[in-house]
Amino acid sequence: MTSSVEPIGAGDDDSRPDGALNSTQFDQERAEAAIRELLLAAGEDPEREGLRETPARVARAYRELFAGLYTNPDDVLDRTFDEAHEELVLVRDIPVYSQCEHHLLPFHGYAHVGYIPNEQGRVTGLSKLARLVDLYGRRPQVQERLTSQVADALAQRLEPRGVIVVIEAEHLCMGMRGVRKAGATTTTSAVRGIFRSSASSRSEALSLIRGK
Ligand SMILES: Nc1nc2c(ncn2[C@@H]2O[C@H](COP(=O)(O)OP(=O)(O)OP(=O)(O)O)[C@@H](O)[C@H]2O)c(=O)[nH]1
Ligand SMILES: [Zn+2]
Repeated sequence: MTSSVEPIGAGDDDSRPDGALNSTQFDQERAEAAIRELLLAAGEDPEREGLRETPARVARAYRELFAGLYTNPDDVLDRTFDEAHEELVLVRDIPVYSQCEHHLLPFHGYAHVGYIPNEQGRVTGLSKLARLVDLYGRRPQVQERLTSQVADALAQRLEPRGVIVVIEAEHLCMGMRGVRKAGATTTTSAVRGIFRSSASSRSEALSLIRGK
């Protein structure tokens, strides 16, 4: 890949905020009351044995599923180091679980995250790329925003020459209800820096993502 492109990073026209962190913590009590109301709305008896613990259980589950609302991406990418490597770093097939903000139903699949370090060779631990996907996935989301947020977080903190993020996912709101097209998958991509300006860099990364 060529090396004549300036590093990208904070201040880029296409950089977007990470999404404000919630200042409060998850309100377990309120979530429990809401789940109880939902059961009542469905005509269920929240006092019957099988459901008695359900509001508390579901609230705990959502606290976990929305944990990314309370986690700062700076804490994930707190450690970067310089390594003499100016070529592509790509982590493929990172499992991603999130939930669409329209129906609060899961979407899940795989994320592929790659970047080309800047001239200082600023890199981060490979696991941090997966942690970023996890963090942004654990919020009410749309797949497009999830994809961009991962790309922008890396662009801002590593100031790399380029970032590419591809997510392939199946949305249960399209499978188990509504249009009922189980198995349909959605692919989204976000490219920054050299991957946006150079078609050959982009297609090289995309073929590595596809495993060719
Ligand atoms: N662009 C985008 N759309 C999504 C995502 N997750 C769910 N959706 C869509 O959000 C849309 C919400 O559409 P609405 O018409 O408001 O809701 P709805 O009546 O439940 O829609 P149907 O799912 O078509 O029954 C649906 O088309 C979903 O497929 C996502 O990550 N990105
Ligand atoms: Zn949905």
